[in-house]
Amino acid sequence: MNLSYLPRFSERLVAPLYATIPTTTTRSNSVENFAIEGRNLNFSFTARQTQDVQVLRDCSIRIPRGQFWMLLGPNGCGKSTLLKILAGLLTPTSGTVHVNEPKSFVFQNPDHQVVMPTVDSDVAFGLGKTNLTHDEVRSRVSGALHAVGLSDYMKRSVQTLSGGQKQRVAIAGALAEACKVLLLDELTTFLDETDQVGVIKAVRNSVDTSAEVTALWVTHRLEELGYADGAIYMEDGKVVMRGDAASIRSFIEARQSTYINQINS
Ligand SMILES: Nc1ncnc2c1ncn2[C@@H]1O[C@H](COP(=O)(O)OP(=O)(O)OP(=O)(O)O)[C@@H](O)[C@H]1O
Repeated sequence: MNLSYLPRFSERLVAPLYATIPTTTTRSNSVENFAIEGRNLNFSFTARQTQDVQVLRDCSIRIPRGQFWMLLGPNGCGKSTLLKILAGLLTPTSGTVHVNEPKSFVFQNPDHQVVMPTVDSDVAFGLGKTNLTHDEVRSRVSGALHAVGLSDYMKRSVQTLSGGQKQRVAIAGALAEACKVLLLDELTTFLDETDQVGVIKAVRNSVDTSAEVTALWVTHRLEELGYADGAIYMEDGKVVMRGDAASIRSFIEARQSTYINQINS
C-alpha cells in the first residue's frame, strides 16, 4: 500500500471530529457510562429576513457506551441539527455536550464519503497523520474492512463501488482511526435495499466487535429499528420518548395512526 500520496487530513469530509464546543462543553464523571450526552440543548438558525428558526428546545439525549442507537422523528424536527451539534459542527445556543473522542460524522451522500482512488488507500487516509508503521497501518485497514464486510475489496477502485459500499468504506476509515463514536446521518436514504442492509449490518458489526464503539444513526425507516439496541423519538425540537427499539417502534406506529385518523375524521 503506497501511503506517500495521502493528502492532508483536513481535506477529508469524513474524518474524526476533534472540534470542541466552546463554553458549552463539559466533561464530568457523571457521563462515564454514556458515550454521548447532550443536556438542555437549545439551538436556532438565524434568518436575515424572517424570524430566527428555533430548532432545538431544551433537548436532552444520552447514549450508553458500546451500543447502537437510532434517532427518529418527523421531517424538520431537528434530528440532523442535533447530530451536528453532537459532532461539534454546530454550536448550541445553550446547553452542554459531551461526546467521547475520537468521533466521526458520516454524511448522507455516498459520493461525499470517499476521497482516495482505492479502497485500502481511502481507509488508510486518516492514518497519514499518525506515527504508525506500515504494518500497523495495514493491520488497522484490514481489521476495519473486515468489520464492515469488505475484506475482499482492498484493491478495488472506489469508483466501482455502490453507494452503500462507499458508506461502508467511510465507516471503515473511521474505525481504522479508532473512532469511539460514529454519528451517522440518514446513510440509507439513497440506497437500494441490498446496500441499505449492508450498511446497517456493517454498523451493527462494528459496534459488536468493539466495546469501545458507540453509534448514533438518524433514520426514517422503522424497519431499521430491528438492528438497534435502543432508540429515541423526537418531535418539535425535543426528545419525546427514549427506550428499547420495539417500544419506540410501537410508539411511532401508534402516533402515526392517530395522526392519520385525525386527518380522515
Ligand atoms: N441552514 C439552515 N438555515 C435555516 N433553517 C434550517 C437550516 N438547516 C435546517 N433548518 C431548519 O431547521 C429545522 C430542523 O432541520 P433538521 O434538518 O435538523 O431536521 P430533521 O429532523 O433532520 O429533518 P429531516 O428528517 O427532513 O432530514 C427545519 O425546520 C429546517 O428547515
